[in-house]
Amino acid sequence: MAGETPQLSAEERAGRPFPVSWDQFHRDCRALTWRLNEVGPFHAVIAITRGGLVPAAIVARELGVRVIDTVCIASYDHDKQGELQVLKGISDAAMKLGGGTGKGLLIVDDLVDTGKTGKLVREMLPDAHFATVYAKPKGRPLVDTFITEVSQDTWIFFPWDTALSYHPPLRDGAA
Ligand SMILES: O=P(O)(O)OC[C@H]1O[C@H](OP(=O)(O)OP(=O)(O)O)[C@H](O)[C@@H]1O
Ligand code: HPA
Ligand SMILES: [Mg+2]
Repeated sequence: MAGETPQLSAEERAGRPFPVSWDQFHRDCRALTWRLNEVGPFHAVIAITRGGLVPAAIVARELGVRVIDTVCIASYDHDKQGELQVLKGISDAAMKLGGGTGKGLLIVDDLVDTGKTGKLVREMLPDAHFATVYAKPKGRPLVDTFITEVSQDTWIFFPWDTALSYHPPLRDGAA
C-alpha cells in the first residue's frame, strides 16, 4: 500500500538473526511469569495460536491457571505477512470469565512484530492484559508486559521452527 514501509523478506531480516534455544525460551517465559505474577491473578490464559501456545503452557503452569483458551489467527506465510484471518474466536466460556471485555484475562503470544495480530486480539478483549516474550518496536506499544526487545530488522528463530545443523569453522581450511 502507498506510504507503507515495504515488508522485509526473511533473507533481508536474517541480517540480524536471533536464534532462541528451548532452554533460553523456557528461561525467558519464566522471567515473564515473574512479572505477570505482580499483575494477576488471572481467570484464564488466552493463547494466540500457534506461537502463543508454547509460552501460554509455561506461563499457565507457573501461575497456576488451568483455564486456557485459544484465538486462532493466521497471517504469515513463513516470513510474508498477508491478510489476518481469524480461524477461531475466543470461546463463550472465556468471554464470560472476562465479563465480555477481557477483564482478568491474560493474552499470551510469542512475540509482537508489526503489532497487527496483537491489535486485532486487543480489539476483541480491550480490558485483558497482553503479554509476549519478545517485542519489536512497532508492536511494543500494544503489549503490557514483555521480556526482551529486539530491533525491527531482527528475525527471531524459535526452537520449534529450527534444528541443530553443522556450522563450518570461521577460518578457511580449519575443519
Ligand atoms: O505483530 P505481527 O506482525 O502481527 O506478528 C506477530 C505474529 O506473527 C507470528 O504468528 P504467525 O501469524 O506467523 O502464526 P503462527 O503463530 O501460527 O506461526 C507470531 O507468532 C505472532 O502471533
Ligand atoms: O521475528 C519473527 N520470528 C518468527 N515469526 C515471526 N512472525 C513475525 N515476526 C516473526
Ligand atoms: Mg502467532
